Amino acid sequence: MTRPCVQEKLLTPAECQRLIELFEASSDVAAARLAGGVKSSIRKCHYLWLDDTDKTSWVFLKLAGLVSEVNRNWFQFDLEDLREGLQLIRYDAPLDEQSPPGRYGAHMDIGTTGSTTTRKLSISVQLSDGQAYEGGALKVDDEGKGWTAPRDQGTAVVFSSFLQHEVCPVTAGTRYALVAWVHGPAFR
Ligand SMILES: O=C(O)CCC(=O)C(=O)O
Ligand SMILES: [Fe+2]
Repeated sequence: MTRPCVQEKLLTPAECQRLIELFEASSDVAAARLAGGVKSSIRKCHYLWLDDTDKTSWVFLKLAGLVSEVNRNWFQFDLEDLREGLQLIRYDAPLDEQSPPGRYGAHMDIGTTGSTTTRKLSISVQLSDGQAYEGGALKVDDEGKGWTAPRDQGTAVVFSSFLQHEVCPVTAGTRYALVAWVHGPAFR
């Protein structure tokens, strides 16, 4: 089964807020304008890598539980671990007419270099309240049709890393997401 899978309420609103606060309190947030991947695409966002530490182990545990459940019931892929850590992302609406909106153009998460080559499952958790922003939909290719992820805060979507997907331009407010990739031996 390679269609996207939805897990509602993976995180509580308080847990989402905790991650947003961690992001805002960090001095390691980086700005992205371009990303690689199989197709290089426009990526306008700010992101922060999270390692598994005393402060973050709770969210790694939640994701590990999610992965084992959806993989048993849905994907049945040969998987190993979350290897790269987790990423918190913030997409902002444009500040003025000249500035570009936060977005991530159509791409696949499996790449040809470095750690992206072994990505098998992609996870995205909506950290923002769906009313807190406009635009910003996560769309995943599902057998040639566009599938739009639910916007509910705390909802996780899991999809094969070889599916093309995009984050539409954010036209108002701010969207935060938590993303992670599960790695494993090459598809064969
Ligand atoms: O923001 C999201 O929900 C997905 C981000 C994404 O596709 C990525 O970081 O590869
Ligand atoms: Fe992606």
